[in-house]
Amino acid sequence: MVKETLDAPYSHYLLDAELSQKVDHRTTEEMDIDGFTLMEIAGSSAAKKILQHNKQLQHNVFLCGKGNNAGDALVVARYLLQHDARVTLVFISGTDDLSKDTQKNLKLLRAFDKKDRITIYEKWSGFSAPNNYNFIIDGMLGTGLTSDLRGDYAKAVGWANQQQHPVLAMDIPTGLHPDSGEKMGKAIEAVRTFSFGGRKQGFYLNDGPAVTGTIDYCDLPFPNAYKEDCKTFALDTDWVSLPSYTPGKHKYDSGVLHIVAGSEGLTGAAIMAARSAWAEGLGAIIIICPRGLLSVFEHNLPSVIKKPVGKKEDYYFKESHAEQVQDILQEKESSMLLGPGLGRNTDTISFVEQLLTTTTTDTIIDADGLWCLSQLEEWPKTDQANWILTPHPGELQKLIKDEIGEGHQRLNTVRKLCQENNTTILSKGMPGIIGTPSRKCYLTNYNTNYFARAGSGDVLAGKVSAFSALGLAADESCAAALLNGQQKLSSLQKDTNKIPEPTDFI
Ligand SMILES: NC(=O)C1=CN([C@@H]2O[C@H](COP(=O)(O)OP(=O)(O)OC[C@H]3O[C@@H](n4cnc5c(N)ncnc54)[C@H](OP(=O)(O)O)[C@@H]3O)[C@@H](O)[C@H]2O)[C@@H](O)CC1
Ligand SMILES: [K+]
Repeated sequence: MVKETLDAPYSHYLLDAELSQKVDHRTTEEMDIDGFTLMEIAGSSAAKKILQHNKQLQHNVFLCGKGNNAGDALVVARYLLQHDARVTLVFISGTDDLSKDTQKNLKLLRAFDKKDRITIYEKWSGFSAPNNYNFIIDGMLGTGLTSDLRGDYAKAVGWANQQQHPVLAMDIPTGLHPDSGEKMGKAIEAVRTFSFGGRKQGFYLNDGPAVTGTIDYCDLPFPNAYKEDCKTFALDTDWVSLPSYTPGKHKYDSGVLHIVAGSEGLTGAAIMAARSAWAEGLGAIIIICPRGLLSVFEHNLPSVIKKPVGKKEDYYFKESHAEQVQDILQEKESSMLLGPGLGRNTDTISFVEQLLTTTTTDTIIDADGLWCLSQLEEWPKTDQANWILTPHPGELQKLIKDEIGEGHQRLNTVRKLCQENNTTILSKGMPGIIGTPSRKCYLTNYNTNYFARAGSGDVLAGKVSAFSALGLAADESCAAALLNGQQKLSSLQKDTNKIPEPTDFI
């Protein structure tokens, strides 16, 4: 079993609709905390955050459905009313069929209105927006969304998105699927989303990042144990500690990385990966290459040790080189990066198969290494070998020999592939996804599209490999590499408007 060490704090658990409902249900049933109380905590914490940032609220428009999501919005309305703001409520499905707690909150809100400051519309068609107002509060639909937006809900969402006024969403922007992050027909484009009792997985997938705006996590008294089934987590620098550089006594005490790479005309990838790994303070990097390419690496990587295999006229790896490579790997405890610029010769595929069949070294497989793997009937993985695969979406598709689709489907694919093959995968794309053998997945929480440039993959593979060689577990190595990129990106964006280049991430 691959060692896993990432341990997300509960605030970073990403819930899907089923788990949200389950946690809610268990809390009300087993803890005897009723739904009305949970609604009060949810709505009041959102209201306090709104008031904290906006002292001068005069008038707000509340778009309400008929479920508990509307109840949250009505609690917010009560707090804003108490601060002398006017309130316009629009009930898209009328008020006859409101959920019990939402009905109660409407009654309570009315009881607070001593100055006739509430206007209520019982259906969408009669609604006319006030002249001046601050926010649109979206309390139409939350985790109860079951299908594409129907009738007036779609109209209300379309209207809200056309207004200049910012939209604040209760729990989830209406229309965004909490699990997949897909727009169900349409979705509210919020500037802020107040997420109750747990952020939702869909915020980070597909359309999610474009419509949730800033996410405000509002805690609810859900016992942590009820969330234990969660398998998706947000990856953040605030809980993953990046390794700090500690020099060893000897070069071979400070992390050794073997890079098995190169074929004629394809040496650049290995050079980028080696430079990227070297920057993390490894004791030694050893490039294993076909002997014909030795001079290229001698010229470009003076600090790196080279161990050529085969004959002078070999410019790509052949099956016959596998034994020699295996002997070199056994000389030092190390991690191995297999793949950059290997090329796609038939003989190289056999080399990769042969090497992987025999090695027990922790192995990071990237680029052409992944392509070779995708050409094999079965993955030649030994039980003792820890693998990290770092595919971009095209490579992932080749590996599973099927379509992978966007974010949510990709997440499901990665989860399944990791479990079935007892391997760790860093799936590149937006978001970056780390999959582990236990089915746990970690999603990046920043714009990874900046990495979609040629050369970035080599830099990332270099980082993952360096952290693995420094002794981090497979999942931690991937997390550290992705967060290392995030840190470099944010310091670059602070200093300049320049579009980041792959070398900026070294
Ligand atoms: N979980 C928690 O811990 C807590 C949850 N809280 C809050 O409760 C929210 C969940 O509430 P919920 O279950 O009442 O569902 P909700 O989203 O309000 O909507 C249900 C209604 O939507 C309708 N509907 C569905 N699809 C539709 C469509 N496509 N187009 C149009 N209509 C559609 C459906 O109608 P039906 O199909 O039944 O006619 C049904 O009546 C949650 O997100 C959070 O805000 C907090 O108060 C405190 C703690
Ligand atoms: K909502």
